[in-house]
Amino acid sequence: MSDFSSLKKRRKVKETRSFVAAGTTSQTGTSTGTRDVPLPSKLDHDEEGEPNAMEVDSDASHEKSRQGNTSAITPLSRDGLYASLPPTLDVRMSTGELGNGRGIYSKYYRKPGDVLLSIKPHVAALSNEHLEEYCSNCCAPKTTSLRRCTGCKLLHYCDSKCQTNDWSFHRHECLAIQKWSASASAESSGPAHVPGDAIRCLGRILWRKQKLGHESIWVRRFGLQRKIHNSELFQAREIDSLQSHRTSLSKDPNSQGSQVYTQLAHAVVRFLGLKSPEELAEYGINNAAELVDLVSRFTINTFTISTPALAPLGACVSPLVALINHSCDPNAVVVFPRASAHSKKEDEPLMQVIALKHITPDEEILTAYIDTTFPRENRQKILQETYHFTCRCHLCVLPPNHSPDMREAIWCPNKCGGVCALPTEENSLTRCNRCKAPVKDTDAVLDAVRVGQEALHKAEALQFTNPKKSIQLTTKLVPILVSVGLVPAAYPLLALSRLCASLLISHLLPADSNVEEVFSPEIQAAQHGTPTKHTPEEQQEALDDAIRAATRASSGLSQILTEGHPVRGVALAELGKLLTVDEPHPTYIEPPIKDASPAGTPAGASPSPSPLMMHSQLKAPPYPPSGPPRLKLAYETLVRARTELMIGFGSGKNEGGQVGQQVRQLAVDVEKELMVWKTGVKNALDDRPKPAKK
Ligand SMILES: C[S@@+](CC[C@H](N)C(=O)[O-])C[C@H]1O[C@@H](n2cnc3c(N)ncnc32)[C@H](O)[C@@H]1O
Repeated sequence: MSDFSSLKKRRKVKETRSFVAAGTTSQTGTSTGTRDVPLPSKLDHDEEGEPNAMEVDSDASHEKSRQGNTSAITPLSRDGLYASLPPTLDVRMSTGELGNGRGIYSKYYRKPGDVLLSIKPHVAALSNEHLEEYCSNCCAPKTTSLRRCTGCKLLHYCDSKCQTNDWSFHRHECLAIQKWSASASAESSGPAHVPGDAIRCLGRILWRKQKLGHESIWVRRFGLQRKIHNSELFQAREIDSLQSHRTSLSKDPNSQGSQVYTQLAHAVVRFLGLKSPEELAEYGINNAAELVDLVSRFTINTFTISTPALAPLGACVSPLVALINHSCDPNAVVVFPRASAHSKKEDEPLMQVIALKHITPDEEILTAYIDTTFPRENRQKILQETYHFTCRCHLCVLPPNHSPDMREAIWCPNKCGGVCALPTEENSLTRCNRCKAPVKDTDAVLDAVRVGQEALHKAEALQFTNPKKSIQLTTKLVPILVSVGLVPAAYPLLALSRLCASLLISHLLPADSNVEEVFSPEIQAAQHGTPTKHTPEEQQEALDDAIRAATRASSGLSQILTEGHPVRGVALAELGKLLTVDEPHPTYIEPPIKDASPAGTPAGASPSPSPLMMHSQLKAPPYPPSGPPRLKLAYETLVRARTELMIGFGSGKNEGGQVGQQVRQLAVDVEKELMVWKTGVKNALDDRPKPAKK
């Protein structure tokens, strides 16, 4: 149940893997394609006896040719960085007009839920707000207490083993943090007292570079095999092998992106305590351009470490996983499932790439770098600004006469079950894809979408400082967007519904009943001040509102994300858990037993209608249901959640990760409760006075 505590944190998810938020990067950046990617020489291939590139007859390259893609796909030698790839995967280089540089390809057929790659990130840093709650070595959450570093008094660890394991990094970092904090205190307008996670992560990368130097295991592998050149040594160091987009930025040094890079570069130099740029040489950085390169590599190739329930915790770098290219409709996903049966504590945080779809031999593994619930234009903008490329996946390059993408759709005005593309300012003409009925009042739709977008931005900005206002905005706008016909997955309805659901859950009124037990102290602490006592009816209303919002969010996600996507699985798990919360004021009344007069009802008189009975006379049943039907719905939702989590967080030993395992246990408990209820009803029926025999 404690996973609810992660909801508030999850609202902070940028869902882009990048450190630099989309809005803070260059507005003008253009893709540099694959110019910066170091290509292993032909000699390497021959020496290693790898198959000749052009002999590979991959389905993936056929697929690209069918689409008119002129790219050629060449396997790369499994040397250096690539040597640690499992034998089931390959690194290949896709060049040409539509090439996307190096990428990871599957050599075999894989099914949804298969773990494709498990790896501990090279470096990781928790974000500032999590330093006291999570171990800085293994990223485990605090259970009882964590040990604080006596030097910097900032980082915390599970135990002395975790502290020792992190010491090779923290040795340098500890002093740097102390110096940073001291100088920040001295300068009133100076930097924040604690360096951010991006700065600490970059610091760790540089200390690692300094330590490994020419001793990098990959360098030694190269060195043993043949005489090496300095340039190869440089390439062999993991971080240097990552893609950089420095040249795109340098085209416009005044762009916001360039400025962010420059600021980060300055902050890192300050963090390392360097006096002159020459001192960077011992970290393998010889000039300013190389420093910007490092920052660019970091920005493009960084992952967000998340809890098993997808709440963001910090940043990490894994050069191998960073080789995976992007698609807005990915066939794989990167997660940190903390599947206890599978992972050892010393391997945590264990980063896993999991198949979301069936993957055929020679197919490229593709993950999403950004939140794919956004519409095409927003996705393209973020990808261009942060990653400097134009996505050409099938969602970005829709074929002519395609059916509308549910991210940008409204229901048919004739309610035939079909959908129409969301009208735009440029093209307000839109028809149902099924019955061809035109949408008449497109202005009302356009206005609602515009107001919805504004409210979303405001609600996002206010969610931590003024959550009540944020709840008001989201709850007000959702029905407006629904009334003009937006489908649950459409933008901004889905984004508002998700935000609304997470805010309502975080601010559920603590009830006298077990709501208090279900929601963690963090959730309760999120409510400012002493909670006012609310009536059971108000508590029930708040719980039901949260369930309705979570249902809307979950159905929107199901319209656009692949079955088994972890975001879908976690949303369903949250809904299932909410449905299991004891109702503070249930509206359920036992349905009357047909052949017996209800107690206290005079024979012949009709009983006063119960809320349930009143509702049952209406067409749509009340939602959420109350009493045992609610418990039954909770059970079904948890079972569905478990099926999806078994894909998104890995099947087999992973068992759907930590959340999948918790959901399974909850489903078992609910099933038992349902059995008790059924037995109770059966006993009550058996105990009824039997009608006298005639
Ligand atoms: C994390 S790296 C992925 C590995 C990269 N291809 C390489 O060779 O190192 C991200 C960069 O790869 C390229 N990339 C990733 N996905 C792409 C796509 N779908 N289309 C074009 N370029 C892509 C972009 O240059 C992007 O900035």
